[in-house]
Amino acid sequence: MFSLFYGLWKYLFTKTEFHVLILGIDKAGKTTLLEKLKSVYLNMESLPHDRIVPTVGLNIGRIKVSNSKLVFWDLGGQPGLRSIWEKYYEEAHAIVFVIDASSPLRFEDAKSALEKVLRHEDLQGAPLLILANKQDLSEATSAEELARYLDLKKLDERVYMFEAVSAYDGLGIKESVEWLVEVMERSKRTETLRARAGEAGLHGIFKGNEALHWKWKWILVTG
Ligand SMILES: Nc1nc2c(ncn2[C@@H]2O[C@H](COP(=O)(O)OP(=O)(O)OP(=O)(O)O)[C@@H](O)[C@H]2O)c(=O)[nH]1
Ligand SMILES: [Mg+2]
Repeated sequence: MFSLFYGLWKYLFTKTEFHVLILGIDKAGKTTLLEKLKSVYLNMESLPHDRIVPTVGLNIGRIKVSNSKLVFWDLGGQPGLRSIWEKYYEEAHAIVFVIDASSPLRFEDAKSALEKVLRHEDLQGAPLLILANKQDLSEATSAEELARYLDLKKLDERVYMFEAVSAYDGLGIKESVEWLVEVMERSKRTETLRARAGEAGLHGIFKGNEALHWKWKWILVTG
């Protein structure tokens, strides 16, 4: 009985955990950015830059911003690893797409990778934050110029923003996170994911107790 009420209490009152997927082609600076996020929001030392190796698996970072919990998933961007990205789409509340703004020769690759992401139906309605990274370098392209270059056609109704950042010195990091929290809190996609998680949660609570399941359904229906 205790576990039933604990389960219900958790379902009704636990704060949403937002899942943010960090994507982008290899060497864009995703893992360095994740390290910077952790150092800014958890007050911890980042890994030294030269200790960050190309990502093969998944790096996870959890932070709390005011009343929200954010879980960042950072995946590898090498061509052979990009097919793994879509395994995470269904559960993602938002996408952060990181671009090395100092490497124009790689913009075309970044653009086609991003367009492929945006075409995927599992990401429908997911807010998109495009980061023009490495702004600490003098040759870096500005966020506005990058937006012009990418000239994305598949944005449709999607909520999106371009932001100039540096994963080295932290430029634009707080603005990016604040924007993400704001849009995820009021996005329709969050509502959909919440409803889906709620159904799964209730199903888990009542699993194996058919009588209680129907009783609870009856309470929900009749108020
Ligand atoms: N100057 C500068 N260099 C950066 C910045 N962010 C990342 N780098 C460098 O860019 C290179 C790639 O960084 P990573 O964080 O490993 O890139 P990644 O996108 O995670 O790469 P994959 O894991 O292979 O997909 C490293 O040499 C970093 O030190 C930045 O803001 N400024
Ligand atoms: Mg990485």
